[in-house]
Amino acid sequence: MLNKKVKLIYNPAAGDRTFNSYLDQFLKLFQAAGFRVDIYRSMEPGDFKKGLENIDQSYEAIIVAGGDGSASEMVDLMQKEQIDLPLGIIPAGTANDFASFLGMTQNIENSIKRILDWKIKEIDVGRVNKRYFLNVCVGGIISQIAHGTETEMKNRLGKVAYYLQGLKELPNIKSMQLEIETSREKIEGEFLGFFIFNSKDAGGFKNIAKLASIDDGLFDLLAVKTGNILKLSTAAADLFNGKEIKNKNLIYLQDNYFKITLKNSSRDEHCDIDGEKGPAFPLEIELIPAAQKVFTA
Ligand SMILES: Nc1ncnc2c1ncn2[C@@H]1O[C@H](COP(=O)(O)OP(=O)(O)OP(=O)(O)O)[C@@H](O)[C@H]1O
Repeated sequence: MLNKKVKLIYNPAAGDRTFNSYLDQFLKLFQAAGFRVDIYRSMEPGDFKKGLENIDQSYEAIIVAGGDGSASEMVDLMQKEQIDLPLGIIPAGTANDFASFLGMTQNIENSIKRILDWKIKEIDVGRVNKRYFLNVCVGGIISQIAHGTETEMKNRLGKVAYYLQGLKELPNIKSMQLEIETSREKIEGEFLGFFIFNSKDAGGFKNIAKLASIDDGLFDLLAVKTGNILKLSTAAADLFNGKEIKNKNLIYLQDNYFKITLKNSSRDEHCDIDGEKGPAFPLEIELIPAAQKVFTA
């Protein structure tokens, strides 16, 4: 008897747009495990909310198929509407940083099976101004690169597109005068940008924020001060290779609160959250501990 119920919400435009070819497999595996599946196809950007309209306690879980943007939007909605159900993330996007961090492989069938193993973990989520996020909040050059990467190009080339776009943007790096306030200190200076990590992975790179943990009640901030680009690239390469950071222009801090203000600038500067455009400065970034239940491998 199908006496348990799950909701599947999928983004048909994520990644290489092939998730729809796994729908039959999804139904087969979930029905065999005793679940009735209620499916919602997101019709356009911003449509996930409709998929959650009839959610109540009769559901056991919500499963989203899409990339980091889809997972992030779903967490934002679930937090705002106080839907206390576990969220499964099927990596049907391009980078899928967060799903792979949770142990979901790029293989969709395996990820469906991992969710059916029903291993649930409570993780921290971030909130920047009014927007909740899962993985990372980025400001400065790095977000200029992410926003500049055309969707079509990202879909065709995947992660390589980020790097190509990054190379193209290098001569146009605009630094920004920032005040970074934590719960303990205030730093002011000229920065190229910053990352605030909740988990260890971002932008398709593994283990950038080595100390970050998804359930330690802390964010990890990596801020890049304006400096010699060559030295910074070497330091960044070390960082991406998991080596220790030895550059005075790279700042690494852990805290559960950051306020980041753009000084002396009339630029309409936005941050980037989980790979999508986020709120405008000033940014007030808070960590909400153990706020979201997710399926892990
Ligand atoms: N039917 C749809 N058509 C087009 N865009 C959609 C649709 N449904 C949702 N979206 C939008 O797609 C964006 C998210 O894409 P998502 O991040 O999931 O995939 P991706 O960019 O391929 O993967 P990743 O972020 O992992 O690289 C969101 O902005 C969301 O609003």
